[in-house]
Amino acid sequence: MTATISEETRARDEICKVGRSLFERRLTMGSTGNISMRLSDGTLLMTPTNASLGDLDPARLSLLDSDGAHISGDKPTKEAFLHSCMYCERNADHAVVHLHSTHSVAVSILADVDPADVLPPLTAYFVMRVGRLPLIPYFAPGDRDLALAVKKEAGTHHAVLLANHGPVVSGKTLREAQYATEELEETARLFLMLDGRPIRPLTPAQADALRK
Ligand SMILES: O=C(CO)COP(=O)(O)O
Ligand SMILES: [Zn+2]
Repeated sequence: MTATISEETRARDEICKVGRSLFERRLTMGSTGNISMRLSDGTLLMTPTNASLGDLDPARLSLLDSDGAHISGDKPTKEAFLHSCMYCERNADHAVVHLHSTHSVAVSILADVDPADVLPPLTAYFVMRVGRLPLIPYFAPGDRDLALAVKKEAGTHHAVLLANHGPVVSGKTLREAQYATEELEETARLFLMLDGRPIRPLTPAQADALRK
């Protein structure tokens, strides 16, 4: 199937609109973060490297084929292979968001978290939108080994946290990936706010009931 022009045009507009919204609410700063969408023909539309999510030009987004080769537009994000690895493991997903959202980054630096599941189930929405959140060991941004470490978790998790870096979240739609990334950031903020106080997260039974 070939992606229709209107599908690609709509996706270009949506990436720019969501990027601006995230940037204006300070969910990523400077030229950090990247967004991609997988179109129905398997091609990947991605934000260019060193672009600000607040100021994207729909005509300059990078288009890659399903093998990750650059077809058109500006040079793609240095995390292009990481986005491809997410899609490779997650057939039903069509969007990936990566941000340097401050509270999520702060949690990714804490020494004493469980790397298999970084945040406790503080709220129902965290469990519903994010679920279990593994910590990916530190690799430099754009490192192939970072993408391969994400690939290992992506089959069973749509949200991961890169150590000393930030979240990567996929969704069936860009809206879904966006909302899950925002839920992760707010939960990270709550977690830091509650530091040092006794907390009462959801019980395993309460959390499991939401996962059904
Ligand atoms: O967040 C980033 C790297 O992890 C930003 O990189 P790009 O500007 O190449 O998208
Ligand atoms: Zn990054």
